[in-house]
Formats: sequence, C-alpha cells, structure tokens
Amino acid sequence: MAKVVLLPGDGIGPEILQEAKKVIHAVAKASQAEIDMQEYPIGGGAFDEFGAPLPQHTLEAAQKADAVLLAAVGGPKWDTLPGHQRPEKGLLELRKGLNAYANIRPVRCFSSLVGASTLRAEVVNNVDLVIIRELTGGVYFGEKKRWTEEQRFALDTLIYSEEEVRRIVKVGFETARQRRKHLTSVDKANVLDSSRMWREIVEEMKVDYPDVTVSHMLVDNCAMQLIRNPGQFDVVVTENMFGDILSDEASMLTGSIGMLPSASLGDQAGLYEPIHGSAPDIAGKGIANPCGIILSTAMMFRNSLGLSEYADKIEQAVNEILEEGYRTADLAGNDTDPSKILSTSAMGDRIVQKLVG
Ligand SMILES: NC(=O)C1=CN([C@@H]2O[C@H](COP(=O)(O)OP(=O)(O)OC[C@H]3O[C@@H](n4cnc5c(N)ncnc54)[C@H](O)[C@@H]3O)[C@@H](O)[C@H]2O)C=CC1
Ligand SMILES: CC(C)CC(=O)C(=O)O
Ligand SMILES: [Mg+2]
Repeated sequence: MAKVVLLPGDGIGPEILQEAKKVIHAVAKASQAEIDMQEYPIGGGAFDEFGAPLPQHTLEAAQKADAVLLAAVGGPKWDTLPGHQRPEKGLLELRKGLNAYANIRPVRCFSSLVGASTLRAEVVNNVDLVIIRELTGGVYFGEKKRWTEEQRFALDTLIYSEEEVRRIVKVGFETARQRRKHLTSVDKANVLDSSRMWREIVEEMKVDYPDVTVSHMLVDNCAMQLIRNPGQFDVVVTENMFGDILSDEASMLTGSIGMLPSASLGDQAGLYEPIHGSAPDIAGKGIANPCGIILSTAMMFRNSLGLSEYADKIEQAVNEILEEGYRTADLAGNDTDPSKILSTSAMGDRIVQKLVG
C-alpha cells in the first residue's frame, strides 16, 4: 500500500488539490494500485488551528509517507506574523525535514499553448528545459536577525557548504546526461563568494562528465537569456533563491505559472508541488489552473510510486485536453472559444475523463 500525504494549504491550494485527488483516484482504479491518501494541515490554516505552520503530526506523517503532494501556502491574512510563524516557514521546514534538497522544475511549452505565451511563438516554440534548484540551503535558511540602533537593521545570511553544492550539482550533471547533455550553472560569481565556490565545484566535477558540456552564466544575464532565447537551455542548475525567481520567470514561456510542476527529491519521501503560490487574488473563484498540480502528480507517480506508465498517461491527457482547445482563464486569449474556458473542477474532470477514456 503506497502512502501519500496530501497537504492542501491555503488560498487556491484546496481547490487545486481536489483535482489532483480525482487524478490519483482514477490512476488507483485503473492500475489497481492501493494508494492510501491522508490529508494534513500546513501553512496559515495550520497556524490558525494548531499554532504552528508545520504541526509536528504533519511533519511526522510526511516523513513516514512514500510521497507528499502539496498545493500551496500563504496569504495576506498571515503576512504580518513574525517570520517563524508565517505559512511559508512551514513549507521551508517541511522541505528541510524531508531533506528534499533537489527541486526539479521542468519547463515545457505544450505545442497547443505556444500562442498562450506573452512571448512570440518562435521564441517559445519547442521550449524544453529543466531548472534544478537547490532547495534546503542558501539565503532562505541562513541566520536571520533584526535589530535597531539609530535606525532599523535586518540581516539574512547566504551560506552553502561544499557538500550541499556538490550534491545538487551532481543532480544537474546526471539530469543533463539523460537529456541533451548541456548544463548551465547559474550564479553571481562576479559578486558573491558563495557563487565563486559554487563555480569552482562545478569546474572540479565536470571532469567526471566528459559527455556533458558546461557553461557558467551570471544570474542577471540568465534572466534575460530565458526571454531572449530559451531554446539555448537544456538543464539549469542553481542555488535556492535564484532558482525560485528564474522558475517563475521561465513559467511564462509555457503560457502560465499555473502550468509548472515540480518534484523535490532527497533521501526521504519525494515532495511534489506546483511552482506557484496560493494565488489569493483568485482564491475561492473556482478559476485556478489545476494543471501544475496535476502534472506534479504525474511526477509523483513516476518518481515515487513506480507508476511511470500512468505518469505518461496523465501528461498525455493534459496535452490532449489543451489540444482540444480547453483552457482555464489564465491560459485564455482573445482567440479562445468562450465555451472552452473551464473552471478548475471542469478542467480536472476533462483531464480525468481523457485519462480513463
Ligand atoms: N509553494 C508555495 O506554497 C508558495 C507560496 N507562495 C505564497 O503565495 C502567496 C501569493 O504569492 P504571489 O506572489 O501572489 O504568487 P502566486 O504564485 O500565488 O501568484 C502570482 C500570480 O499568478 C497567478 N497564479 C498562480 N497560480 C495560478 C494558478 N494555478 N492558476 C491561475 N493563476 C495562478 C495568481 O493569480 C497571481 O496573479 C504569498 O503568501 C506567497 O508567500 C508563493 C510562492 C510559492
Ligand atoms: C518558501 C516558498 C514560498 C518559496 C517559493 O516561492 C517557492 O518555493 O517557489
Ligand atoms: Mg517561488
């Protein structure tokens, strides 16, 4: 029996998780796999109910699971809480608690969505890259401090150990080896010491991967190159905050941030989440795009549950629904047939019908 822990979280989280559950039920039925799904609290709602954004029982259940599927956390209601009580802190603690250091964010533009991007079709056509983001170190986890002398001061620390860099760069090389064999390591080595160490380590490791070509790129240039010529990228490996920012940017190559899935892997249960947040501006309206979490569910079946065949089928079902012209509001344009603009649940239902049909 596979154990899957579901974490709905805040904002649009519960709405999109509902659609992922439909997909899991459909796969369980079709494959006859026994999948035990249990929901636990995380984020702002968990803080309201249990006084902590990551209650102990949620962390323990996640650590015992085969896979964890998280929707999103956060929202304006909790924005004035001190840092250690904020919903986002619960997510950071979960990633750390699972040692989920390798965040894999595939960025693929479905051919039917080429026209949905804000960029010209010839720029986004055939975009197929992967961002490998270090997820449990860097400035999100370094020492923090606030103090006041004559004015206010705030400190965040960006620290990486050699071991943390080596293990994520290894994931970058191994991933590139299975793809088009080009690795772009993104840093800010013209300014940051942590980036200079990162670059040294990539240079040392590349001798073990003679089949992979490596280039180094400064993060500001990378932000520009992603828009100028995204086709040049195969695998991008980078530190935590750079990967966070670049992946939101890269999502627009695919039409919407609502399309991008992720897998966070380490030595425990895999953690699967769409790359977007809790989208408070559209929460409760039933219009959120569930494709990011559904494609994350596909990654879960492939990486943690040994059901690759069904991962392929889920991705195929999403592709076919988009090919048929169905869109959630974030993907719709002037040329979209209004009768094909679907709610969150109608999009989930269409994908499931395609999957089982
Ligand atoms: N993994 C997580 O749980 C994350 C949580 N957050 C939290 O989410 C909250 C909102 O943050 P924002 O900066 O607004 O980022 P966001 O990703 O939630 O939303 C940015 C924009 O994208 C749209 N959007 C996001 N997901 C969508 C979807 N599935 N379908 C259609 N449109 C979608 C939103 O409506 C919004 O206009 C904050 O509290 C933030 O800390 C932010 C990023 C990641
Ligand atoms: C802690 C999260 C809110 C950071 C984030 O934006 C992400 O992981 O995409
Ligand atoms: Mg982010």
